[in-house]
Amino acid sequence: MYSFKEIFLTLQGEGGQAGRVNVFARFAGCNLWSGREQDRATAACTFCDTDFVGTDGENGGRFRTASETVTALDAVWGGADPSQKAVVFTGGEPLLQLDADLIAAVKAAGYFIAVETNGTLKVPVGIDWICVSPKADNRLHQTHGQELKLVWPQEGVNPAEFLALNFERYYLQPKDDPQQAANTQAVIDYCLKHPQWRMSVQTHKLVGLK
Ligand SMILES: C[S@@+](CC[C@H](N)C(=O)[O-])C[C@H]1O[C@@H](n2cnc3c(N)ncnc32)[C@H](O)[C@@H]1O
Ligand SMILES: Nc1nc2[nH]cc(C(=O)O)c2c(=O)[nH]1
Ligand code: SF4
Ligand SMILES: [Mg+2]
Repeated sequence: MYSFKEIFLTLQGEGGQAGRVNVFARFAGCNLWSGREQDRATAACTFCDTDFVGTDGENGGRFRTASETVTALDAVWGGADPSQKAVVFTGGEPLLQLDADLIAAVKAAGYFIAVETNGTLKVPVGIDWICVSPKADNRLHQTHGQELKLVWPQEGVNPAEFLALNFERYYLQPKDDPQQAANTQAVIDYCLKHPQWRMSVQTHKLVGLK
């Protein structure tokens, strides 16, 4: 059984695949926050910009099998060129539910598979694009991938400590909160002085995409 908050078609807004059309499959639930506002201040991750509670979003639901899930993804992809099929598994925390069965079925249906994860759980084999976004002092178990995308600034986190890991690219993404303008300036200043880091702007929010 796989539980999704929502499944929708949009352009990837963030990181090294920004601009690419993808089915976004947002799993319900996260291991670092209940999703309830009253728990936010005491959660292991406190700045989440996403509602991942329940299955009541656009095309959300509980799918009994991997094959039912693929049918739902294909319905959202629609009739566009199937050779370009691409899906981002996000959440919530996708690695609580994404398993070998679902990866195999989605791959067999022709998708390029990306995940957005907080890195506290290992990514199963078969993923084409791994984006790890570390959260404060939560221990990272996924230490390699295509990109590490750190939301910045985060109290007590020094970006330099991640450069020893095995990622192809390193991004700082301004934290979207009431101090967003200052956060964006902090990212710009950091990237100007530390060239291994690139800025990731949440472009979907700028142009009114989901
Ligand atoms: C909602 S999370 C879901 C995937 C996974 N749980 C994770 O944290 O990577 C998707 C992406 O949004 C980023 N994100 C969450 N809240 C944000 C915020 N307030 N500002 C900027 N990026 C944020 C996360 O760091 C992650 O890269
Ligand atoms: N357009 C768009 N791009 C995204 N990249 C990562 C997202 C996420 O919430 O995981 C996201 C999202 O929610 N929307
Ligand atoms: S780990 Fe990801 S989904 Fe979970 S609360 Fe943090 S940003 Fe949101
Ligand atoms: Mg998002």
